Amino acid sequence: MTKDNIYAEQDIPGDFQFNDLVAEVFPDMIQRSVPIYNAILENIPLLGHRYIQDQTNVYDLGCSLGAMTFAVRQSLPLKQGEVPQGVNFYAVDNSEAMIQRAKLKLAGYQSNYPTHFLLDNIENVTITNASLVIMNFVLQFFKPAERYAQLERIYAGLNPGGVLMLSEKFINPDPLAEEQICQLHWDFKAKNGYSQLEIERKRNAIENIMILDTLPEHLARLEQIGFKAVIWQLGFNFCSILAFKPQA
Ligand SMILES: Nc1ncnc2c1ncn2[C@@H]1O[C@H](C[S@+](CC[C@H]([NH3+])C(=O)[O-])CC(=O)[O-])[C@@H](O)[C@H]1O
Ligand SMILES: O=C(O)C(=O)Cc1ccccc1
Repeated sequence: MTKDNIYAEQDIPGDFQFNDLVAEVFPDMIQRSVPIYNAILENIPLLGHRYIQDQTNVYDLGCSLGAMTFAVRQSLPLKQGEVPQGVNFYAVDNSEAMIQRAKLKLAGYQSNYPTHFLLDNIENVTITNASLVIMNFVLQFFKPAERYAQLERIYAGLNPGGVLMLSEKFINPDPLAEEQICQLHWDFKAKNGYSQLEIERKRNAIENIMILDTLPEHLARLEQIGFKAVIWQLGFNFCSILAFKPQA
């Protein structure tokens, strides 16, 4: 795994971008930056086994290198039997650098399940006949005014009994609590080998493009759309929510 040194030697002016430089170091960057990332990756196979149904689609929206798609897919064994049949995986990202690398990785694996890596904006992808939709740390990059409509579209594309996994960094409504948890998150990054300068530069690069919601805002919006939501992973200012579309 290539080490993330992007902000170590130099500052990169402008907003953070998911370019070649970032794609190259992404697995290291995300693990060292997002406290719950490994817990999600390790436990996501539990969801696949429980929720993926025969003849349905699985979506990974904002898939980056496809880590979540590969983890779910590999957890459904190659042998026929108790495993779901006729499942198609669609993994979408609008970063060419990410999708190129994901496709290379895909070519190295064998699977019963057709898997399609799509270079596109999530907004352009039709979501239909879905049993599982994964959207990990991506909604935070959408304009706040667009978030409701995207989640509504996912709800409409899910089959009854299907589930959305929505993972996000969130902000706390109380400024003092927010300050404390941010400090702790920066300590977490420092513990993982990032210098104060790297932390500061990255913080500046993402501050204009990641407008965060509070946890109550996330839950209320999902419930308003019709989902039944529960938090299944929480660490520092990062959470992962399972949002169920009830049986009709
Ligand atoms: N509108 C959009 N359309 C398509 N892709 C987008 C859009 N906006 C952002 N992206 C893509 O969303 C990804 C966000 S990273 C997701 C990690 C992954 N889910 C993981 O579980 O490993 C999270 C992070 O780095 O904080 C990037 O690859 C963007 O190109
Ligand atoms: O690095 C951070 O502080 C984050 O909040 C998460 C993150 C991880 C990777 C790209 C952009 C943001």
